[in-house]
Amino acid sequence: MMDGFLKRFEHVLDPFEDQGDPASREDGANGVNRIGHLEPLPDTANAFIWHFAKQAKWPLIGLLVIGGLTGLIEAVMFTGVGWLIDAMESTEPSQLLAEHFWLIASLFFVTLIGRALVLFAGSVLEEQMIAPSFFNRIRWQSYRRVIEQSYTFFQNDFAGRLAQKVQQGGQATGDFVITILQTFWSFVTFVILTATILGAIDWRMTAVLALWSLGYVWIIRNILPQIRILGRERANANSVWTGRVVDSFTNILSVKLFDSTRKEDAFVKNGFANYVEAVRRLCRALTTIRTAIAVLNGLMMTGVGWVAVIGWQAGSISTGGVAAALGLVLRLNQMSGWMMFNINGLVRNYGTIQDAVATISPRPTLVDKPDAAVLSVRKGGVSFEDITFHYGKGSGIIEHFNLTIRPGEKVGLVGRSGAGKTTLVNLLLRLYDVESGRITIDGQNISAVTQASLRAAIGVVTQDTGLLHRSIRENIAYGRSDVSDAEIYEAARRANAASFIPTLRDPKGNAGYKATVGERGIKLSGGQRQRIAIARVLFKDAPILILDEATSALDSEVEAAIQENLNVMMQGKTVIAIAHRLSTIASLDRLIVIDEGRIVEEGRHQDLIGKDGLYAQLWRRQSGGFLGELAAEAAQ
Ligand SMILES: Nc1ncnc2c1ncn2[C@@H]1O[C@H](COP(=O)(O)OP(=O)(O)OP(=O)(O)O)[C@@H](O)[C@H]1O
Repeated sequence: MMDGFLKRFEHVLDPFEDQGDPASREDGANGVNRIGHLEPLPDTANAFIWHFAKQAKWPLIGLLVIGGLTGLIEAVMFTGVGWLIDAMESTEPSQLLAEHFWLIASLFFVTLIGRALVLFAGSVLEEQMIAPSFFNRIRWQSYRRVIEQSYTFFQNDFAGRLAQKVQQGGQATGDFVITILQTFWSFVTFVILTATILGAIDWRMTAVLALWSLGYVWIIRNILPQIRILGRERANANSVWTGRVVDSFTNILSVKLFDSTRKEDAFVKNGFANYVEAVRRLCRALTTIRTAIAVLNGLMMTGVGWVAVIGWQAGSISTGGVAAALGLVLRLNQMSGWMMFNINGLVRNYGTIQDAVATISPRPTLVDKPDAAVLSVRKGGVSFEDITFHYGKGSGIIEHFNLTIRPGEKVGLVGRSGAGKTTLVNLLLRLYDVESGRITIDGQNISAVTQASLRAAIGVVTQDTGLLHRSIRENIAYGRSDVSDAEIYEAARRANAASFIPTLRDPKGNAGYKATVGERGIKLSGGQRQRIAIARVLFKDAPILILDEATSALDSEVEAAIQENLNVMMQGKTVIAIAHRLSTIASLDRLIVIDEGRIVEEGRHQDLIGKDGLYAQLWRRQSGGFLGELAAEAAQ
């Protein structure tokens, strides 16, 4: 029953709310999916916190009210104890209830019902309304912006680090807001009320409290920052030694082959020793701050106690007043240590938000135009028109490159390693924007159409296609939803993968097409992975095909078996193939020989052999094998 009741509050905030849901990125029935049109998230920590706080305005205002009430109830309870003692002192025991009914009833109500209600409301606000929805809304909105970033963005960072920023950004922002509105605010309310109540008993007590507050602020401003610095040093030392361990574990084969475990031990121990030293420094500072607070609180309690006793002796303070004052300061003593811990958490969370914002908030650099149309491929003609591109380096790579590929033509890109072949196909896929010139497909500039429609029109098999940590079936059908088993089997058969897939079994016992691939799943050989990638592209059936070393990981037998299916797959499509093993592309309609980002020769295989240029040199060096270093030297 309680569960059902609490569930009602979970829907106050929708964790998946954003500027439109993912479906609304699509522009109605024609399904235009435009990248880069989500409002970026604010790029400073304050604005980021505020941006999300506004989205949860009412629950957070509720939290503020509850935070204040929590402080108030604490103060009322201690003051009530004072009133009760005074009432007891001045009344016959048998008359206590009759004479002080309202006082006792009120204390009873506040302690039993009011306090429980406030705590319950606070819990519901925090645990049901805010924690699951608010935290995760921040993560969801962050994730959606990060995934829209360019390929370069992901190449320049660690995937794990990016995921961590999305995860931690939500956690830190949520924790920060809750700590400020609930914990910090209830503490401040309690301190203000205590100061007021003590002032009503004896102004000197308030003076003691004021001095205590100054001391507390001094500690926060002077000692706490050192803790922060030492905490960061400890975190850095921690990542150094764990980084060393991860490096050794990742490269375990090298460690084992070179029998370097002892050396690794020493290397890791050295990092670990630095970490231990950093922990010790931090712990010394923690003891210092805890002692400082203990002394300060001791002074505050004895100060207020002293005033209470002399006031009582002088008759200006009642016994109940003494009890209330001592109760309040004892509680304050308890709260202040806990508050210091929270303030430290606040500062740490703020730093985490600053880090997360730097990763999450930059605008994506490669976006669709607001009016980007859907690419319409009628024939599949591709044209590189005077393009220049240097990976932002100023010069080199691709300079004023021109190439027109007729619809349905099959061209091979040939050249030494580093000549710029992969760069050209990446530009066609718009993984990077050209610096000048333009690339068109059937006359449409690829930068004027949506990236989604561009990439939907191109099937790519690369040397090392990454498979997602999902089932084989999901990997083959990746990007499509309504697919039948029969279609999947057919694609696998044509990619020559149907023979090995049924024999697979992952550690969880899933077999065949249901087996999971990836780090914790089954391990496939390079050739097996490549065949899955080919099945995926066969399945996609796009009008333009890019084969970048698509069969390099296969043995000649499997390659020959697939080649037939590849030839069938290539029918009616425009194909750009890259291969170092020239025999695999020699039969294509036209070979384009590239050197230092320029076309140096082009034509059919026989013509190029006849020309006795770079291609002929590369071909001679091959002797049926790969183009190696020798070929590169020979070609210079
Ligand atoms: N992300 C990148 N940032 C900067 N420079 C890059 C990047 N990727 C490639 N390059 C540089 O661009 C040049 C062309 O590389 P590219 O990968 O296009 O060559 P390639 O002809 O495909 O070579 P290979 O046959 O070895 O795959 C190389 O000099 C390479 O160092």
